[in-house]
Amino acid sequence: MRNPADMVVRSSLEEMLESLQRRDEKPKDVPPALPNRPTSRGRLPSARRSLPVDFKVENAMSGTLSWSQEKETEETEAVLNCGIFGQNAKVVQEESPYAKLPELESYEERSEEDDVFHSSAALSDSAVRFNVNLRSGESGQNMNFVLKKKLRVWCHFPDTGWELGNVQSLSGQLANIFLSNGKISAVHVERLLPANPNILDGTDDLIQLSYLNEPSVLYSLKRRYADDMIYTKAGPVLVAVNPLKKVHICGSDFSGAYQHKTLDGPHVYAVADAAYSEMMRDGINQSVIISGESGAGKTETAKIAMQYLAALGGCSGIEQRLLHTNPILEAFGNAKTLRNDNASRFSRVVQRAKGERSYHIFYQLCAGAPLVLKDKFNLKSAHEYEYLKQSDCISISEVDDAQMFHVLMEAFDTVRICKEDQENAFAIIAALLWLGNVKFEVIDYEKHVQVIPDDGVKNAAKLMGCEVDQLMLALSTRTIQAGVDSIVQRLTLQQAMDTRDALAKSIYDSLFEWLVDQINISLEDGKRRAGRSISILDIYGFESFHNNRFEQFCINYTNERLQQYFNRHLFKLEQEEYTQDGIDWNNIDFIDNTECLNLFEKKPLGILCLLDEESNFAKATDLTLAIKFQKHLSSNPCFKLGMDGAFKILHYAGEVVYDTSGFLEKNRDPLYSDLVQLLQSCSCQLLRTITSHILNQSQRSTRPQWLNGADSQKQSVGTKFKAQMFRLMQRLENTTPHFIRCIKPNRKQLPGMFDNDVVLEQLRCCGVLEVVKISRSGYPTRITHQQFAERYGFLLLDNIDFQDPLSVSISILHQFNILPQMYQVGYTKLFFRSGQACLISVIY
Ligand SMILES: Nc1ncnc2c1ncn2[C@@H]1O[C@H](COP(=O)(O)OP(=O)(O)OP(=O)(O)O)[C@@H](O)[C@H]1O
Repeated sequence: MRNPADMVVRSSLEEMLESLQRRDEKPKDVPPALPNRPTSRGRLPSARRSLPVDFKVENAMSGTLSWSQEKETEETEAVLNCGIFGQNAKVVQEESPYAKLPELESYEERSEEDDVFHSSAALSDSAVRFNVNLRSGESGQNMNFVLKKKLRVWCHFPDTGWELGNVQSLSGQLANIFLSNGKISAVHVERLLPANPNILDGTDDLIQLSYLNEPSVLYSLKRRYADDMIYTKAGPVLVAVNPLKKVHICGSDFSGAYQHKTLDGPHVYAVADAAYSEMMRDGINQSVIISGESGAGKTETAKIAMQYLAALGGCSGIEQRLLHTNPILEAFGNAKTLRNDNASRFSRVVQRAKGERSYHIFYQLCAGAPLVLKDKFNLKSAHEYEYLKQSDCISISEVDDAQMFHVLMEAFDTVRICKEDQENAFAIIAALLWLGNVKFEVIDYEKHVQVIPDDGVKNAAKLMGCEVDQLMLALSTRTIQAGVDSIVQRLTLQQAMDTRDALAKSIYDSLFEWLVDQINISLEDGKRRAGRSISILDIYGFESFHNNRFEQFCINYTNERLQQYFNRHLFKLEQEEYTQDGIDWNNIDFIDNTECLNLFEKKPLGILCLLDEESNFAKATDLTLAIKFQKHLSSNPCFKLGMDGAFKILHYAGEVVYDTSGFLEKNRDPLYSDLVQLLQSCSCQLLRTITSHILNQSQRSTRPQWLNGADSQKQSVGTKFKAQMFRLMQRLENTTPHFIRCIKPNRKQLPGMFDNDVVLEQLRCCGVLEVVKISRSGYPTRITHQQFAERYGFLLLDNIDFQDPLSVSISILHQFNILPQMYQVGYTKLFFRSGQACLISVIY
């Protein structure tokens, strides 16, 4: 979908490329046409910072700089030594998932002294929250030009938002605008922004827009969306607007066309293809990072990317297995929420909001299990289970749970999970359903309870493979160690219900982890063969409900971390690299969410630490937690105390009010040793296998005195979650990222409805305009002088044997009359404008 007009525009770089192609035996692909770009930002090699006199590119490459300017040497050495370009010494000292840590386990087991060191470094970091006015993208000069030439403009009306019109006349500060609805309106010039010429309507890369402002970006996406063109490039990011209906842009015809390069327009296939090509070319692991709000289309996008990669591999054996992991992961990891019928979710086995469902597998099993299994598990319909019926939502419209169960069984077979394990996994799911039906009765004045010996506990015990009496005892009492003696204490009703629910959650978590392990084992073959990987990250999306609890807190923390990763790669590292290599560059501001992350992660006074601290007090309540937050966090601009123990966090994607009730209990999530022992004595082999790690943790655990007996988990849920987040970020850091930003077109989940405000809010939150600005004026293609000289040096007529790589590079650029606005010369690298990537592809 290349613009034919552009194909005749050729740069001298392309001409040089052509001479290389003639030299190469096998000609490479025709280079893409250069995009239009403003010439005003073209520069000659920077005069702002001169190259150090004794600077040697070779030395820089090996990490031992000989540099006379001491300060710069320190910074650059830190950068080169840590292996992550753009990371300066200050960043390394913070507690950061990007700092190179020897082993992940060592992060989790780091001593408190280490933590203090990290937190003090974090405290010294003066994170700045930039306020970006996205409307300020245009210069006054542009506007004057548009007014003078009576061109198309965007007019902002307080009630209706942006409307398109043509300037008719100007009188003082008022412009008469002929609006697209046929009316003429007098509008103050301050409420006008230049609109792009018709020819750019529906452009497939926002970088092409002559005028980059909010209404223009919105209009482009909307135009395309109306024609079912849901993908648009925003420089290096693919924007995907959820169609909420079937659109015919996927399937084998399309994927084949992308593989054979007969189609090259923006598409998830193009992103997956780029990841694959770069992996093969550079030998570096890649990642496709898919982000967006809940219901924005991340999971569907991830599936499309996986389908493409599977098709590249020929769709046999390992690829088939890869595709069949989806129904398994979705059955056990997805659930219906208020925003999305198939949301990837965080633990919700025992509790959820009205109108939402638990994980699909519970309903699928009840609806679709064959009779023999139904008999064996004594399975009833989903309506009969407390864990399922509590939220008044059993079915999803247009979803056949029974049929999905059959799809799941097929997937299990393809992924090679043996029949015995399959049946045992279903037995565990049934056991959890029965566990939810376990009831208690109060037996004394102190409200102690015993388990009612009905179907609930009997079926649960049978399916777990333990004695009914043992399970009843473990759910209603707790053994406390007092020196050498042990005392058995009866639980109160609340304690007993929490114990039952904690058991159900632990078993489900363990089962899910085990399934993921089985899938990884099944895919291991492919990994061993290739030695390289493409990770596709689809994570639960940002949520803001009327009532937000610990689950939303964890989900939104994850999204905040992911946003930081996005910012870091697309804004921070990119711009730092320009500055550190000494090229001329005016920084582009972006909304930095460091302050919000500090609010979560800072030690010792971030939310997660304070929550852990309070979780260790026996007498702590939701109210004491709220008071503690208020005392320590009120100076953070992202934190506000709400009413009745609630608190607000100003996230990058908007303000969310959290209800502290249940935070302490969910963070502790204790599994008492009686239950751990019970699990290990069960005759169900799979149950013993999947929960063995709980016993191992329990043996290493040190818990506060008052939680004596509740020693199964070394870390709180929040802290474990944070460690997982850091582990994920570290993994991603070792890949070349490709970003896809999913956008929800409206909040009603309706197809064909493009709500400007809803879309704009998401574009603002993720900084799409800034990404486009950076790519339009930035230098996405870069190559070291060394590599450039080695590759192209032969083209020079002079003898270059005794010249340094920098001089050779510059001579090549001059000999081929490369336009100065197309590149800048840095200390160690050449930086090329977008559209010059073809050159690099030939070099590697
Ligand atoms: N490319 C697409 N084509 C058709 N429908 C889509 C597409 N992408 C998303 N949808 C629709 O939108 C719904 C929500 O998408 P999806 O589950 O991928 O969202 P998500 O961003 O992963 O949400 P969460 O963060 O809650 O898991 C899907 O169930 C589907 O109906």
